[in-house]
Amino acid sequence: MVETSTPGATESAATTTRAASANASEASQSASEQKRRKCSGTPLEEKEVAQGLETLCPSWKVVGGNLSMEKSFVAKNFVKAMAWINAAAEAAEELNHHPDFHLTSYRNVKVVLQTHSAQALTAVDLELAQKLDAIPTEYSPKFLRENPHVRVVSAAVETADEVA
Ligand SMILES: C[C@H](O)[C@H](O)[C@H]1CNC2=NC(N)=NC(=O)C2=N1
Repeated sequence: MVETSTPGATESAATTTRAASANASEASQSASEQKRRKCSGTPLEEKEVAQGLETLCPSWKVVGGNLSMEKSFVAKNFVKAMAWINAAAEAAEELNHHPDFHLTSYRNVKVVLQTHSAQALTAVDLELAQKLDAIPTEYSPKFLRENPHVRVVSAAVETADEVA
């Protein structure tokens, strides 16, 4: 049987493939560009940070002259502390925005946020802080007594869990 191919068919198929792969690489470039832009956001003014903090757990405080923010808590035990840190790591990875974690005396957790590429606080720090506040944990009873506000945050999360 004589093979017949329409003249130019292979060329147009190759062009289509090239165009498709160009679009795909453009799409992936813009996605990683978006990620990079998100992480290298514009430094927030002090009043913007203050406004952002109003929507967050009161444990957050700005340190280093508006250049980073941190919150600390005492978990019930080492396993609860590590579980929280690992859940926080998942949230950070999803945003491609990574805090500094400090775990001392087996259950004292401190998380520090800053946008390294901007050497300042940016919107993505506030976004991640909000997600970290939503991660439930069990606190040391003494810490809860001294910081009843965290119960409200965790209670809100528990309620949400109950409803969901
Ligand atoms: C290449 C990668 O997207 C960047 O290095 C991300 C990774 N995680 C990050 N995390 C934080 N906190 N700040 C950044 O600027 C940052 N940049």
